[in-house]
Amino acid sequence: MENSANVKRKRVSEDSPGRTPPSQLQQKRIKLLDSRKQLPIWQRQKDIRDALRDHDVLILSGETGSGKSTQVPQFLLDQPWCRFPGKIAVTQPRRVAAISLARRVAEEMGTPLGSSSPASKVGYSVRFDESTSPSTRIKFLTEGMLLQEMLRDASLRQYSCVVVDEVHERSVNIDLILGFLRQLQTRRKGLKVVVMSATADVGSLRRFFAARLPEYAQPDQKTTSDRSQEDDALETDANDASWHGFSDEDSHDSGSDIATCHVEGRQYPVVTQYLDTPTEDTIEASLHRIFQIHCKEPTPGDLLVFMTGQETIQSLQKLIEEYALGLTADYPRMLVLPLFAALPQAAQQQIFQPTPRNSRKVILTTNIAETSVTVPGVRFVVDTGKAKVKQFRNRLGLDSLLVKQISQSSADQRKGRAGREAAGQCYRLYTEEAYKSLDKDNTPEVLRCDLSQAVLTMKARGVGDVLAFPFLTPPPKEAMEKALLQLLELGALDEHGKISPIGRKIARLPLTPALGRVIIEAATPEMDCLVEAIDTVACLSVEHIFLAIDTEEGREKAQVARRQLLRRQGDHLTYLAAVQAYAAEPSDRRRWAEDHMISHRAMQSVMDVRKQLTAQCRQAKLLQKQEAHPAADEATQERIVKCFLRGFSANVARVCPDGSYKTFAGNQTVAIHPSSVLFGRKGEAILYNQFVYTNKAYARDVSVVQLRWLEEALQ
Ligand SMILES: Nc1ncnc2c1ncn2[C@@H]1O[C@H](COP(=O)(O)OP(=O)(O)OP(=O)(O)O)[C@@H](O)[C@H]1O
Repeated sequence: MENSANVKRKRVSEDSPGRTPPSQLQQKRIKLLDSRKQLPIWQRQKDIRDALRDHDVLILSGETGSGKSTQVPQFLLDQPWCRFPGKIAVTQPRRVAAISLARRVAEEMGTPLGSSSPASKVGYSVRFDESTSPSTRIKFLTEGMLLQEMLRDASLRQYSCVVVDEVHERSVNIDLILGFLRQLQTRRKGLKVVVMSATADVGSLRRFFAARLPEYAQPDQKTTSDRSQEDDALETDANDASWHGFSDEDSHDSGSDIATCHVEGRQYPVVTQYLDTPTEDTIEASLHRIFQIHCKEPTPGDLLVFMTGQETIQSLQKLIEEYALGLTADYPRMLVLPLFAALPQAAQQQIFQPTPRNSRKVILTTNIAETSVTVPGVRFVVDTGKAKVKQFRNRLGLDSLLVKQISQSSADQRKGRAGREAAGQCYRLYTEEAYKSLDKDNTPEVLRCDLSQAVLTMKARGVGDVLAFPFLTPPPKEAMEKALLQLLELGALDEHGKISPIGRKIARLPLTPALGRVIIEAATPEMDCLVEAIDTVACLSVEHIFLAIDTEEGREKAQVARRQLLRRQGDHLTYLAAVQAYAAEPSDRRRWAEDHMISHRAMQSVMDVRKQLTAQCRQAKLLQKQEAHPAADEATQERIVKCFLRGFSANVARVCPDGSYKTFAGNQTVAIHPSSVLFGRKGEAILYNQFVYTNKAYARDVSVVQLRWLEEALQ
């Protein structure tokens, strides 16, 4: 085997013609090589290479921090089987992980990142942001983006290898990818698949990949924008795959195609501490623990605190900042940084900035920093043991967000964030007994979530009989049927269960089927309000644009500041007015946002998403030179709300004689969320985009609708 350092040296000279002295990139690469060599996985690189030389599938388990995500793609790059077509895809559950891993691996390889140079070998692709170059060899991408790529090229012909990282998370997207790869391997010989996780259930993954699927007589599909031809070819793909879940009996494991490898050990130890008695108030307990660590432990040593969501993070941030004012100058400065999915990318990436001297970063995060993320400087983890998860509510027929206890495997991942650069400590804000009583693993999302997006993805990818799709854990039949029905109602499927032209268009948008349907409806000549719908959908896709206010006085102030934007019809048109006014602001947008008590950061994200969606709608020929209607008149406003009704006809509640609202589906009582402009107001019926359950059931992002519109929408 060629010494990898030599290979790298050779590459350096190729990359730097004229024998220029090693650039800064190369110096960094050489420096990082030493720490790479310390990783437990470094010793196993030969085993990993050999395994993939001899097998098509490798199931790799290894403790958090052993070096899986950063090293495995680099070990494989020079392998003969990887020369053509030559690219390695590495999927990640979240954008923050995909981007930070790409940056780290680019540094380790001494190559520029993403699209910054045509010579860059490492790139990434996340929703609304692709950063690659013609020379990209390793691409980190979110699972959703790989599924999107599969719509364009079902055979993934640019890749020699797909690495599916963090499989233990068991999102719907991971399960779909595993099923597709499983099918693809029966007709694209030589495609290598690596499945990785700290806590992977190796046995069931092994059986999954070993179980025999029917061979498909599969014409080689061409990448084409002509979907109908491709559809026909694809329809043959999975239709015949009679798959009914799998068990030991189903497995035909000859052992020849699948290799397994376990990497022992992590780099640094992490001490775990529990509470002696349980606590109810996690914000209070976190605050207490954060200040205890801050006042006791020397710097450097940053803190990573796992919370449930944007609201709890922002409340805690406010409290920490208030209390920190009371500390004397003897203590280090506290730099509080939030991290949650809806935060714009630039703000997310701030957590990776080096901590200034005599300061301590306190990062308040949701579970998005749970896997694959290494935040340099973090030595302490505080874990509340809770996360907000999506859960399908049968009675309502839709997903809602619930705060739930995490699994042991999530708790271990969280703990693992502390020991990545040095020994660390993890404070669990629950008792040891509570930890022992947690579920061992995450419940696969396919068992608890709305499957309409998954089913649409399958249909768009040519799976005729979705009930026969090879799922690692087959979802309940009723959930699949419900999803099919919902897609039928959206017009995404025809009555024979085949994907319709509308469904195909929706599948290509990076949105849920319901939001995608809104866009398609708005593009029709009768509705003619696509530009406005894009603005509104963009607003619904990011963090809340209105700054949270918790005092009566503040609320009154906000009412005045936002008066120009508030629309009596509800939140959708209010968001639209805000986006249009912000976009039209000629000089100082930051100031405009402050004046209107709106988050400038959120509005910047809205602008990004709006730009991307506009480009995608142009590409899909939905948007042709369409201009916004100047200050959307009454008739346009009505049409916009009707478009939302077309996508969300299942999310309607009618007013009852006592003034409360009851959902049509499930007849549940629901209240308008205090953040809505309709809070405290009544209409015949309301449409809502989100159903959240905190101390009671709330509808969020709400507009008033007329019941006769609902009938029209469903005709
Ligand atoms: N951005 C970074 N900055 C500093 N060090 C890093 C960075 N990314 C990775 N590392 C180092 O590389 C080690 C291995 O990281 P890697 O993500 O490859 O591990 P892993 O086995 O995939 O862990 P996990 O299962 O937790 O994702 C880290 O523990 C850390 O020491």
